[in-house]
Amino acid sequence: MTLPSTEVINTTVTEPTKAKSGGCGRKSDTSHVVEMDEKTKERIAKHPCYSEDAHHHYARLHVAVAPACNIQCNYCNRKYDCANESRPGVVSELLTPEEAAHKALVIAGKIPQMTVVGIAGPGDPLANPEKTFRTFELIAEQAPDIKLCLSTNGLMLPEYVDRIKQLNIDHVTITINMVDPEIGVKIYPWVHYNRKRYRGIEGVKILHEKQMEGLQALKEADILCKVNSVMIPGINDEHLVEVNKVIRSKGAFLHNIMPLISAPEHGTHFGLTGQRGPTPKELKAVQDDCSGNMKMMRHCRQCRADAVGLLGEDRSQEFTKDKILEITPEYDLAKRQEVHEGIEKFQQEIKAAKEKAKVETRLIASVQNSPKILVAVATKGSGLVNQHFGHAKEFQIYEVDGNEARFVSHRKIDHFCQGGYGEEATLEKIIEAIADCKAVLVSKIGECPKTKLQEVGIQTVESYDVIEKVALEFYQQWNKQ
Ligand SMILES: C[S@@+](CC[C@H](N)C(=O)[O-])C[C@H]1O[C@@H](n2cnc3c(N)ncnc32)[C@H](O)[C@@H]1O
Ligand code: SF4
Ligand code: SF4
Repeated sequence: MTLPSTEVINTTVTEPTKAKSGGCGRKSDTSHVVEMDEKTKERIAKHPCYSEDAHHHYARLHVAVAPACNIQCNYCNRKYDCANESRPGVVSELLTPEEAAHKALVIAGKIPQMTVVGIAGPGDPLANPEKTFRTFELIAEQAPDIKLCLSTNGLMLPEYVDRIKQLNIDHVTITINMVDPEIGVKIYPWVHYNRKRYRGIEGVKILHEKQMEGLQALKEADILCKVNSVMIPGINDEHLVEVNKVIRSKGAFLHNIMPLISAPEHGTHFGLTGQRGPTPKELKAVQDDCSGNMKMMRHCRQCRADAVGLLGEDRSQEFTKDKILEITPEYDLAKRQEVHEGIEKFQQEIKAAKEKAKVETRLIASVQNSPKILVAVATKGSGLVNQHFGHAKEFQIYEVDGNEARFVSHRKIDHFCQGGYGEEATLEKIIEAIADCKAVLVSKIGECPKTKLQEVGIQTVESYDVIEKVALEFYQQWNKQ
């Protein structure tokens, strides 16, 4: 695999107003440079959620085998399904452990860059322990190179850490939204534990205790733990720094602060009571405040419980139960390894291109106090600017200065290409979504959107190359203006 050569970089120069400071964060994030030993690097190298770099190249599969839950969160309703919507807890059809293992083998053959099978619902994997562990056993027996992963509210974690270790499940996520039960009562109306339902603070105290025990036990068992926290403005937004401190002290590997999704039609308590989610700016500010020397996950796509593919792409409808059960799996370990070697080689090439671009930018731009700017990137994956503006369903947002270009978030948007119908409205929404960006980096863009973007001060860069390289080259030009 060789690096695609750069097409002509066509930068439309408008009259941008240069920001004196980035204004996009209260303190600079150093979480991406957290030191890691070689063994840990290897453990996460092919996990698209645990490694930001891996998420450009490797895919995940969620198998929906766990319908029941043992607590209620005010933001969750597993009854509402929409095939077009990618949202946690959403699933089109449930699978038995045997069907799930079959699906994993089929996908491992068809998408060899799929390296992780996770169970993340639609309920809680550990409220469905037999189905969950049977699924993992079957997959481990037949596809030994696939990483196993689960996501839990933590209530039953202390009981199952030994079994998790035995099955070689190396990645566990716990959702921890609070470390203060007084805050927890605003999020959890009840907890079902040991055949009894506990309402209010009594239940929340049990949940908190079990989450802390579970986190400690994972650390002792040397299982990598990611913590998810749902950011709920006015409820736990200011408290998340405290959550971060506690989980960090207990050895969590990665913190994923994700925005609350709440719409009245989802039928959740928060959706129906008008509780809003955070804006991208509010989310980034809290993520930055929590960064320091802890790794923060910023590339989570809040996937469906039956998601398939690269993060940000959802191919679940290509692999529905009726289609999957008709396919004979073609799991081929040697072929998968060959594909992974190709990806690794490609990653090395990308790394070299990034380093070269960084050095060149530092030579040209004045690194000291160089202002930070945001750029929006259209990408289909592989770490490249390689998508047409009109085909983008989301933009990846990079923060760029004279030193480096760094992924900070993604923004979902409606498709611009709608066959002429509704394009005006959609373009307005896209502009609104990336209004704080100085440029949009795309493989191609039509004249009309290019002009509109130009009018609001967003430049367009047409290229087909490594994202960081294109972003840094744009920065050099922008900094000269
Ligand atoms: C559907 S849950 C399944 C796993 C497990 N039951 C749990 O809660 O961790 C997966 C993740 O989605 C999150 N989630 C569910 N509904 C959400 C919503 N409306 N907004 C944001 N995150 C949500 C959960 O907090 C959890 O981190
Ligand atoms: S623990 Fe997970 S599945 Fe259960 S209600 Fe909360 S988000 Fe939904
Ligand atoms: S929800 Fe987030 S952590 Fe889970 S698979 Fe999707 S991207 Fe990864």
